[in-house]
Amino acid sequence: TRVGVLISGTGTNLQALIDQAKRPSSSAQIVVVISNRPGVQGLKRASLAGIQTRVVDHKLYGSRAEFDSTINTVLEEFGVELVCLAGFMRILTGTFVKKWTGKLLNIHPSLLPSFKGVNAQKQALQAGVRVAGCTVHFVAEEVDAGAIIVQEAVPVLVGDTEDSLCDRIREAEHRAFPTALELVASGTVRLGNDGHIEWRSPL
Ligand SMILES: Nc1nc2ccc(CNc3ccc(C(=O)NCCCC(=O)O)cc3)cc2c(=O)[nH]1
Ligand SMILES: N[C@@H]1O[C@H](COP(=O)(O)O)[C@@H](O)[C@H]1O
Repeated sequence: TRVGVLISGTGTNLQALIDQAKRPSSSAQIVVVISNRPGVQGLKRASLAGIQTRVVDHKLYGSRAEFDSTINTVLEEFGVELVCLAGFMRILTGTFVKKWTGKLLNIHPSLLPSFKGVNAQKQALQAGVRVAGCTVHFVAEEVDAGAIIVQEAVPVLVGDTEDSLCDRIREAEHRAFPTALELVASGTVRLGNDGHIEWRSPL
């Protein structure tokens, strides 16, 4: 399965996906990495891995629709069949999400539906939860509300700071996202027409 990865920054999740796609058993082949910001470390990670990169700078577009349309064109140019949002921080328009429904995955640093939106880790700390984690989900128009594919829980430890919790969640992300990518890329898991996850039964 030809995969496109959208990033906005460091790309530690991208790196985890790259490492997974390298494995001979992988069903996924990352064919392009697109960043909405120039010069970010994620672009260097892609180049080092021999993956083509493109920058689609959202500041250069008059509307979200034009920005999303350009991203769509790049994805089609590379024959992408599955898109991963890996630290991608722009909200996507309904038109784009509809086009890629069931083929658009995102990693969120909380156990959805708890703590949607930005700074989810901080929300968890402030809520005083003892268990946190991350979620890989299909992207729906409503932000952080799509069908859940994989989750991994981590403990919140006494004395945790936002940074220590972020680090622990990020390690979980680097396991959860590659696992979810393989499940969808291999056809084991798909998004049903009713908007729920469908697991392919053996035989
Ligand atoms: N329609 C749709 N699109 C998304 C785009 C990115 C992400 C990644 N997670 C994200 C979740 C939240 C945000 C956010 O609220 N950022 C501040 C506003 C930035 C902006 O103005 O664009 C960004 C990414 C998830 C979604 C999603 O669930 N649905
Ligand atoms: N989606 C969120 O973006 C952050 C940065 O990810 P990365 O750029 O290091 O992959 C991570 O915390 C991830 O949960």
